[in-house]
Amino acid sequence: MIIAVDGPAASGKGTLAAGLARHYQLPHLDTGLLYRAVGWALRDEPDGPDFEAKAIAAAQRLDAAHLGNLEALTSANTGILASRVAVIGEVRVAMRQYQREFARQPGGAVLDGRDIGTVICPDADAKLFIVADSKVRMERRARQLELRGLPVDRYALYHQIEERDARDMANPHGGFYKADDAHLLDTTLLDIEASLRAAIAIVDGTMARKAGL
Ligand SMILES: Nc1ncnc2c1ncn2[C@@H]1O[C@H](COP(=O)(O)OP(=O)(O)OP(=O)(O)O)[C@@H](O)[C@H]1O
Ligand SMILES: Nc1ccn([C@@H]2O[C@H](COP(=O)(O)O)[C@@H](O)[C@H]2O)c(=O)n1
Repeated sequence: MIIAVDGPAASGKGTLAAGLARHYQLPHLDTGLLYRAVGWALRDEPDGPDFEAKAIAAAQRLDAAHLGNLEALTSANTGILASRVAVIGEVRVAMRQYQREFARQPGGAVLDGRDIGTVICPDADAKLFIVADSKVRMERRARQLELRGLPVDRYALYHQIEERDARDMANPHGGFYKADDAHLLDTTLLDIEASLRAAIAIVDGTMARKAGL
C-alpha cells in the first residue's frame, strides 16, 4: 500500500506520515529532507551566481542514504534554502527516481512532501492533504524549536513559513496542490493523537471502498 501525505510547511504531515508508517508497518520517506539536503549543500553561497548549477549538481550527486544531520537539515534557514532549490526543475527531476523507487518497494511505503499525490505517486492507494492555520503552524514549529533549546523569534518564524508557502505555491515545476482524489485533513483543532486517528480512519475508509467493502 502506498500512502501519499502532502501539505504546507509545518502542517504536521511528517508527524502524521511517521504515525501512519508505524500503524501500517510501512517504511517512511520524508521527501522534504531530500530538498533540505540539497539546500544545505548551498549554505555557504546562498547568493552566489552559480546557485542554480550548484543546486543541480548537488541534487544529482545526493546520496539519500546519508540524511543523518537532522539538526542542520531541519533548521528554518535550511527550510528556506530547500524551497529555493525546489523551484529548479532539474533539481526536482534528479530527486524523482529515488522517491518513486522508495514508494514502489514490496509492501509499499508512506511518503510525505508537497507533490507526492500529484507527481511522485499519482496512483497512490491513499492520499491525504494536511492543512492547519498558519498561526497554529508557526506556534507548533516554535514549540518544536524551543524543545530543542533554540531561541525563537515568533514574528520571524511566521514570516519564514509564509515565505516558504508562497514560494512553494508559485513553483512552476511543482505539483503543490491537493490531488483531486486526496482527502483534506485540517488539523488546526486536533492534537497529534486525534490527527493520527483521523488519518487512519481516512486510509482505512479509502482501502475499504477500493476493496468494495
Ligand atoms: N496536530 C498537531 N498538534 C500539535 N502539534 C503538532 C500536530 N502535528 C504536528 N505537530 C507538531 O508540529 C511540529 C511540526 O510538525 P511536522 O514536522 O510533522 O510538520 P511538517 O508538515 O512535516 O513540517 P515541514 O514541512 O517543515 O517538514 C512538530 O513539533 C510536531 O510534533
Ligand atoms: N516533495 C517535496 C518536499 C519538499 N519540497 C521543498 O522542500 C522544502 C522543505 O520541505 P519540508 O517538507 O521539510 O518543509 C519545502 O518548502 C519545499 O520547497 C518539495 O519541493 N517537494
